[in-house]
Amino acid sequence: MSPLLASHYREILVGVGENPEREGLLDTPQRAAKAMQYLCNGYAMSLEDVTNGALFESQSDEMVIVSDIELYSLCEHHMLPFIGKAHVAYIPTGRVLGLSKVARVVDMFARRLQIQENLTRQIAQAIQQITDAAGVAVVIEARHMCMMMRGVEKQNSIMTSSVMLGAFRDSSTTRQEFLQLIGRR
Ligand SMILES: Nc1nc2c(ncn2[C@@H]2O[C@H](COP(=O)(O)OP(=O)(O)OP(=O)(O)O)[C@@H](O)[C@H]2O)c(=O)[nH]1
Ligand SMILES: [Zn+2]
Repeated sequence: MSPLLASHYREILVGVGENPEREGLLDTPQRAAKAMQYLCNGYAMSLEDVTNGALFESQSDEMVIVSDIELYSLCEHHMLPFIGKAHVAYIPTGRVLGLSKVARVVDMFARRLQIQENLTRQIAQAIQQITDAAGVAVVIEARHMCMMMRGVEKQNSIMTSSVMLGAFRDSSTTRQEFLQLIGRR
């Protein structure tokens, strides 16, 4: 845990009108710093660490989809959570990625300060880079606390963002098949 970050949280407590000396808040700066470091631990990760070489030779050239990967991120404008699901697909060209690693790649980029569009693109580009796929598709559906708890206070709006690369961009049939399989069509 970073003592510097904890001391900043102590200032935040003062800034919101709290007394950081009251009993319930004595350990809060340390706890909050630890929690925030966890929520931003994606900065310290690299694709090499996260995938750990889990690429396996395979003759399959059929679409692989990992859907409904739960996602917790922080919006870079308000540092409030956005929460949702990611659906990731790719078309292998000789090597497939270990299943859990798809979710680890999602987490690596989600555990940073983000806007949803950039998060979606970073995941797609990383999967492309790792697998050298013939195409990659990523769809993210998320609810933004900065729109729910404050600001316009809309509780039911869901933001959907997508990035289609390669075959998913070039072929509407491939794209439709993906969207159908994740239940979006
Ligand atoms: N496109 C996009 N916008 C986001 C995302 N997360 C938050 N925002 C928006 O970023 C914008 C920041 O707008 P500002 O007017 O600078 O900030 P604000 O006064 O707090 O805005 P309000 O939320 O409208 O009260 C808001 O419209 C947010 O809804 C995201 O992931 N993608
Ligand atoms: Zn926000």
